[in-house]
Amino acid sequence: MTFDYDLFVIGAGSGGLAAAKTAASFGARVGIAEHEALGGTCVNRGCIPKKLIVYAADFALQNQMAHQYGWSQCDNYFDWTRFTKLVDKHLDNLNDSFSKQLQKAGVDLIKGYATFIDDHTLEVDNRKITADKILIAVGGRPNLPDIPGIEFAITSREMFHLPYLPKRFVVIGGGYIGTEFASMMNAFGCKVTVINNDELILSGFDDDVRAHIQQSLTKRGIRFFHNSTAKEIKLCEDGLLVKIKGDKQATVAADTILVATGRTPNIEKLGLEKVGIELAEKGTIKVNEYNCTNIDNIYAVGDCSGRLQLTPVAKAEGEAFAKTVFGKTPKTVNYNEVPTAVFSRPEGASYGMTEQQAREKFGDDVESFKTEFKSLLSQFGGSDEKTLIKIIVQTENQQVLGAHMVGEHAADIIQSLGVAIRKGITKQDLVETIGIHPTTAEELMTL
Ligand SMILES: Cc1cc2nc3c(=O)[nH]c(=O)nc-3n(C[C@H](O)[C@H](O)[C@H](O)COP(=O)(O)OP(=O)(O)OC[C@H]3O[C@@H](n4cnc5c(N)ncnc54)[C@H](O)[C@@H]3O)c2cc1C
Ligand SMILES: NC(=O)c1ccc[n+]([C@@H]2O[C@H](COP(=O)([O-])OP(=O)(O)OC[C@H]3O[C@@H](n4cnc5c(N)ncnc54)[C@H](O)[C@@H]3O)[C@@H](O)[C@H]2O)c1
Repeated sequence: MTFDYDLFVIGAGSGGLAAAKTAASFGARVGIAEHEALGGTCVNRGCIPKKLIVYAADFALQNQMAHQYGWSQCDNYFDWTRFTKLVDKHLDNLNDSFSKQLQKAGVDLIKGYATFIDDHTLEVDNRKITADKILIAVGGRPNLPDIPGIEFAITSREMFHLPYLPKRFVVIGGGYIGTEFASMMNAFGCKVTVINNDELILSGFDDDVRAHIQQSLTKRGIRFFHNSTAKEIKLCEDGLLVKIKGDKQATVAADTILVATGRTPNIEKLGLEKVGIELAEKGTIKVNEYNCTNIDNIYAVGDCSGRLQLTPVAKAEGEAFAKTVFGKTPKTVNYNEVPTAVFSRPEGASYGMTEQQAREKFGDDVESFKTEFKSLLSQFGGSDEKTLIKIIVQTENQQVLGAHMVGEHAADIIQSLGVAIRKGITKQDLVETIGIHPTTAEELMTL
């Protein structure tokens, strides 16, 4: 049987674009469907606009310490509306560049929402399309917990289009998104409250990183309700009221409430039941290590397939799929080798095992080395916030198993260190490496 395409990809986000371009580079005839802007969550309502807001908020923080560096009072008016228009313009340019990249790669873009008709046929924009292989890369969207009045809350998607900065900002959920937006809004001068159903924010990170960031954000003025959730949200004359249940009972007033309690895959309307695709327990698409579903010509990558919900992971899965299926080089993704960062202020970043994971695997054969110190910037800037650097080492062979950091440039430092750890360096290798002075990273060599 002949098909319209060798590969048809549903969703032009990080995973889908990487897979489509890589498969086309091996000579496959590729089509891709997208019903929103090209680039998906990361480009349009995730990593990129988020990081631009982080940069905008950094000016506010630098402004606060500028006078200690000899600056006179600086103008501190921030025009949020002007800024978000500039961000939108930048994103339009990125969308255009994705369109050009697809054209250059010879991938057909079909604008519209794709649904399954059978295991080789899709419908997109009232058009039937057949393909030998189909890749599902549909990403996810925010969860909405079952809280009365949740309709008054917004999600990360709407955060990028707020008409103005709120004065009182409440976040439900202390994960990546909740922590990052809490930090940004605090820097802009909003009164911020975080409600999280755990003792510490940022589950999954090393406990020292979690505690350090939570303490730093508390010192910066963010109020935390831990082991708590929102019981009810009500609209009142003065804005919104959130009733909190948990360790402490309280009612907090807000202008904007962000709900960031995890994400759910975009699969309800895909018609997966028509082809009998199996789901995993948490409702994501079940795949094997080669990204194949239980139907042998249908694959899934990225957030909808329930591994790590990060852009570089979605890209790596998309490329691994294309190399395996069209490049004839079987390739898998090693989920233990994924660096990650939370772009709060202070910033946190990690590579490899947390202390807890290392102790679960190696028992007593584990040592952790930790330093907390005031960076030169904050010493001179008058802040008492400390930088944290921690490495986890297997005692027997001194191999570094993980590295964790909170402080300036943590993400960039851990990204580079990850290369060395992946290659199996020992603690001695770190100690013998000559540092660059004066930097924060040189402290790694003194642990
Ligand atoms: C606020 C926020 C900040 C983030 N920050 C970071 C960060 O700093 N670093 C990081 O690594 N990760 C970050 N992430 C996570 C990252 O954005 C995702 O892991 C990544 O985008 C997943 O890529 P994907 O290809 O799986 O899905 P997506 O990027 O979501 O792409 C899926 C695409 O499929 C389309 N689609 C869905 N259904 C259909 C259909 N039936 N037909 C046609 N098209 C369809 C969607 O419109 C979408 O464009 C962030 C996420 C959020 C929400
Ligand atoms: N810097 C980055 O790389 C980055 C940034 C943003 C998002 N992301 C990705 O997007 C994913 C989704 O982010 P997220 O922050 O929505 O999810 P998350 O899984 O990171 O965090 C959700 C948080 O909400 C809490 N929670 C859950 N239900 C709750 C409730 N009813 N009341 C109070 N707290 C509740 C959880 O304990 C957890 O701390 C992340 O897991 C991450 O993979 C990455």
